[in-house]
Amino acid sequence: MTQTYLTRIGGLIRDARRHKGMTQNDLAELLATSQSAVARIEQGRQNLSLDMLAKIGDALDSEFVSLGHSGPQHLRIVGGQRLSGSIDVKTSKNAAVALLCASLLNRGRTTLRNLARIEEVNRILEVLGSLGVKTRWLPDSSDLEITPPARLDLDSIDVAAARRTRTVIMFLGPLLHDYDAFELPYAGGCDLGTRTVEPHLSALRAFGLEVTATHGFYEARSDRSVNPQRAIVLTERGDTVTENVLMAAARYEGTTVIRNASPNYMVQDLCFFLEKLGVRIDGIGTTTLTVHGKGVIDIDVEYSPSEDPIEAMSLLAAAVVTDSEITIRRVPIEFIEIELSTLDGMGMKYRLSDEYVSANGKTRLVDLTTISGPLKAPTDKIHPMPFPGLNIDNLPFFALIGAVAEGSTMIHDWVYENRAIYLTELTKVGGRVQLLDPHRVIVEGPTKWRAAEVVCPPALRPAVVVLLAMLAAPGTSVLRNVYVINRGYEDLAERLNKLGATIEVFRDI
Ligand SMILES: CC(=O)N[C@H]1[C@@H](OP(=O)(O)OP(=O)(O)OC[C@H]2O[C@@H](n3ccc(=O)[nH]c3=O)[C@H](O)[C@@H]2O)O[C@H](CO)[C@@H](O)[C@@H]1O
Ligand SMILES: C=C(OP(=O)(O)O)C(=O)O
Repeated sequence: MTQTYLTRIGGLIRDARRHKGMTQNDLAELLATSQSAVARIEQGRQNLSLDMLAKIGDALDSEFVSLGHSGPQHLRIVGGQRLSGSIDVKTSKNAAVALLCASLLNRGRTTLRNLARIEEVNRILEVLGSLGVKTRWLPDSSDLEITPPARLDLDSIDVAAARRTRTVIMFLGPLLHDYDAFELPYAGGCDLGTRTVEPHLSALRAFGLEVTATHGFYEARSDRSVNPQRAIVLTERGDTVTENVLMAAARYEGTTVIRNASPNYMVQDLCFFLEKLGVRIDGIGTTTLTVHGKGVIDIDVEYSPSEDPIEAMSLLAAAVVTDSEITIRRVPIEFIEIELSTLDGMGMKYRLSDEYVSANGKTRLVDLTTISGPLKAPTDKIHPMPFPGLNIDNLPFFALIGAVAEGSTMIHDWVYENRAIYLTELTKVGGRVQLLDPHRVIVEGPTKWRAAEVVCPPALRPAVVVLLAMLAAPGTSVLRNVYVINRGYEDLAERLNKLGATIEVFRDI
């Protein structure tokens, strides 16, 4: 950070503190630092990490953090270094978004412990705030307290924030219980090509929800006299569609059977949370869920979502591409077993600790230590499947790992229209990636990575894949517009730096 920038930030922090009627000592206490450190910050004499800036923003409840919106965020990466040490996997984006939506089912206060502090969550908090839901991060933690109002102010929905996530579609399930007619903006999110909402709409029809799509909004009408008459059979085994139906079933005072349900990690987390709300669910972790709902849910509850298997895979890929030995702690092993089996076939070596249990009391975790060594391309193509298959979101990491392995790796992303295309971005850093058709790429390895300046592709996992390749590329690379990465990863650059990477976060100001 330049001196002028630090001085400007310091001045803003001082003004915000005074505005709140706080002394430097008061602020120091909230930041767990000293009064003299606060004085240095305010005078622009102290380098500030993004983490510290975020903490100060929280403590002062202040708009000055909107400085962060002054320009897109970029990363400067000095690559070619090995990583070492240990890193904890954080809780998942996908459980976080489901749980935030599910908190709308509860009239009481919901506390979500150790929630991922990522941009996707921030957008949903903006949407919830615009509806009148009170949310606050508890001091010195990533615990979020959520208190809904008696009635949501649906007319005031923050449309801009809602359009930046796909999650808004998951408001349908919770809202249909209490609102006869409402509008939600079209779901957005990563640009992965068209993603259908039809399975959501047809499944929720069983609860009397009719949705028409008009001028950028879903217009929903709910007839609460309509209840599921038979098992709801999902046309695809999707994660968010299963969650939407679970949330509809949670407050239907009868029994709902959901078939072809996704048993994936985020769905399991949602089920465990619903159980805490008093909803009984049989078949958790299978493709048939039987839900015994409750008409009214009014309970103060807390829940700790589980660790993110996709982040675990990302860190594993970071170790492979930099040929490093690191320990990845808190890996939700059940949700990454097929990935590990595939890596076994490629000759990867690693050690696993004994299993222990996540804070949700259910999910099995291990610590995984990577062992460096050569890899060979897999014999067969790598393709994803709904759980328990190789996770759809983990597929892009196999393009990176394939680029390190000796031979040709075929990646078949049958799921998303656009995602395989973004994997060709790896060619900018020296990858030999050939697009066979919109769904298939062939990656030739091993790769001599080279530093480059790249703008993030508009998709989370392919963007992370480019970042990780840059870690391996000797020299200085620049990755521009990393919002898409921050959508799903908390402080990724800082955390990789703790493993020995050299990544600087900077902005255009
Ligand atoms: C917030 C969240 O939890 N997001 C995850 C969720 O999104 P989400 O549940 O929204 O995924 P979608 O419903 O968009 O499904 C992804 C794509 O897979 C296709 N499809 C899916 C299942 C199936 O049995 N057949 C089929 O064809 C869909 O048509 C779609 O094109 O699941 C995706 C697929 O695991 C993940 O990439 C997302 O990270
Ligand atoms: C595609 C993804 O997520 P989302 O459903 O949030 O777009 C992802 O996590 O890679």
